[in-house]
Amino acid sequence: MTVHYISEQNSILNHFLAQLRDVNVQKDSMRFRKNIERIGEIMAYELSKTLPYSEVNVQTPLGIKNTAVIEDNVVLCSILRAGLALHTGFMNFFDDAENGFVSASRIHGSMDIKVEYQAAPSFEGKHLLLLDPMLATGHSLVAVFNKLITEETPKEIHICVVIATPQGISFLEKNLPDHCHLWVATLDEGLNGDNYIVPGLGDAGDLAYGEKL
Ligand SMILES: O=P(O)(O)OC[C@H]1O[C@H](OP(=O)(O)OP(=O)(O)O)[C@H](O)[C@@H]1O
Ligand SMILES: O=c1cc[nH]c(=O)[nH]1
Ligand SMILES: [Mg+2]
Repeated sequence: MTVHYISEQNSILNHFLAQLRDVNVQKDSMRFRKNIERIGEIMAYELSKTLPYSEVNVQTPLGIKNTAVIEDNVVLCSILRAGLALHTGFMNFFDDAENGFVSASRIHGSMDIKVEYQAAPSFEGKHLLLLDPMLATGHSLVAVFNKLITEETPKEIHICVVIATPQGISFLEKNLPDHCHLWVATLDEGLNGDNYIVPGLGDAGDLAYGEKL
């Protein structure tokens, strides 16, 4: 797996990350969702540099300009719930992308993940971008990957997360194919006893959409 860290150089990304983490700011759920969305836009821009482009002639009012445009074969697929705001950010930039949604939830007291809902297009020969803001143990992403990728062969697979742990990255490296790309906005220290990322930001789904029963 190739891992791409996108916050090594200081940028406005770090400002958005600071607001996501800050207990005095993150309770503003509209700002929380907006910051995840803005990070999605930044990640989409960075990732777009690695996608294939083709030359087209664009007619302007005054002439013709030969320029490169992105090939239209991107599928954005996010993991519910927390992936939704990240999905919006990616969709703001990849406006012609196809879209998929999958649910994943932790089963209390175990490492098992329940993957129930799935609504996704074909991935065959396409660039699949799998989106989830939090990579904690990595079990949700691997469970979703195994449910989604069965018979089809995407051309490339990019997994995009905002906060990752070393344990989560190792788990993906052991359980996903080598040709996957992992995009990480920032790397944290590790996990606490409840498998939450530390220092992390808390529960991304709850902060974005409210507590669930
Ligand atoms: O790497 P893991 O240890 O599997 O944990 C990460 C998962 O946890 C969060 O979802 P959560 O289960 O909280 O669901 P939610 O988005 O509905 O809150 C997050 O969005 C990931 O999907
Ligand atoms: O730290 C974590 C771990 C899993 N899910 C979250 O939302 N936060
Ligand atoms: Mg949650």
